[in-house]
Amino acid sequence: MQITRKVTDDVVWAGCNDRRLALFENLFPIPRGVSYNSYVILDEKTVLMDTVDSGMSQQFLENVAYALKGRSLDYLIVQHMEPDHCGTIVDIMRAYPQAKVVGSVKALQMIGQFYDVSVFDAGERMMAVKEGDTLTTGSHTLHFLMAPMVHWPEVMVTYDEKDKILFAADAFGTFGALNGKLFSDEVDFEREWLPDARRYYANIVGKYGVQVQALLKKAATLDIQMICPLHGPVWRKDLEWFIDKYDKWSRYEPENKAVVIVYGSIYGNTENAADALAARLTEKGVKDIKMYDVSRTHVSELISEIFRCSHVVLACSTYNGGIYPPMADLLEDMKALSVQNRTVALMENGTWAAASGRLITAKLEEMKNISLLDTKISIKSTLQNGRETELDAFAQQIVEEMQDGE
Ligand SMILES: Cc1cc2nc3c(=O)[nH]c(=O)nc-3n(C[C@H](O)[C@H](O)[C@H](O)COP(=O)(O)O)c2cc1C
Repeated sequence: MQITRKVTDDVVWAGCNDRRLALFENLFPIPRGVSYNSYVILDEKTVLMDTVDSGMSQQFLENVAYALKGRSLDYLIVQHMEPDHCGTIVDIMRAYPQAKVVGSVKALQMIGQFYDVSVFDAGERMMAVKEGDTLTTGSHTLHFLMAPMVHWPEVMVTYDEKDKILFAADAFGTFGALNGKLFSDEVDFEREWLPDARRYYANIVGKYGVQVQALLKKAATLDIQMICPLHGPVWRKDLEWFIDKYDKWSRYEPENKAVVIVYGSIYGNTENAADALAARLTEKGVKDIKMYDVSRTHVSELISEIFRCSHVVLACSTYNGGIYPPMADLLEDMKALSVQNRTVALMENGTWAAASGRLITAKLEEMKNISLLDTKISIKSTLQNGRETELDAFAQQIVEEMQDGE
């Protein structure tokens, strides 16, 4: 059975929902699944905006054929060459022998790297476009805007002048399968989707804040009434709200005045100290506090929370003279994803020679604009009764830091 949704009078969603994939990019858990969005434009000429993962080819071909209402396909626009979007290019080119592929020079090169393009007579059927080029299909004129490194080098986005749609490639995408609901205003996005949208952004696009800012500047010159991303809901209402999130994330600005406490604890004593700190912070009026066990929480969740929160507490045991390994992994990821502009407080533990505080400090110094609290809590095995005043002063310093920016 075909599954399509009408986007506008001329545009149809013909993508697929993948609820079987456990790890996106073989890396990120996606318990809510993911959608691969693809859109058919019905005009004098017909257009398909991107394809889907090869695992969904049967459903996809059925959706596209239905959306085309028996017509043939004139253009396949390839905005992004990651296989979750280009996995069905060859099937489409075989099914629609007169279709031409449109993409950036780099995207067209990549098609040949991934697939045997001889099966669809590559040279004749490929059309390279560059920044500012347009394609008129009848009443629609499509403008191509290059968006390199959002989040691959070949990426472009497409603006449809008639329906004022930004086809945004992986920008504005999110994990999560669409359960019949295509538009963000058909779901409670902030409650049900925002955590996964943030996790998607921070972990997949997070490193490329500068490039996202460049794309946002280009987008600001256009009259955009709808955003059609390659994953997750389509935006036709409250676009500014979501664009503002992207703006914040790509400037590495925290979304919330909040404390995220990530603890790495082998036997529970460092966790106990982190818990005691959380209680003090709550007593001092901090409302938004989240605690995560670094050993049990996927690093993508931690990165997402660090993108959200203004203040980060890292509480960590020393392990064989080093940083407890999952905490070391988190720090590597923070650096790789260019985490910036955060205030960090440290709690370290060591039974004979605590080193985690010093080593974590060195890692944080490799990142940009991380302001480290000048005091840290150093624990010998367990936080003993009698250190309440010190813990209280530590909590107070975090609270004052939080009030500073207000
Ligand atoms: C395998 C292993 C290696 C450790 N290495 C060190 C170390 O190099 N230096 C140190 O001071 N403590 C070391 N510890 C002790 C821990 O840092 C920590 O003090 C202890 O586990 C209590 O805290 P926890 O209950 O939060 O794990 C080690 C513990 C384990 C299990």
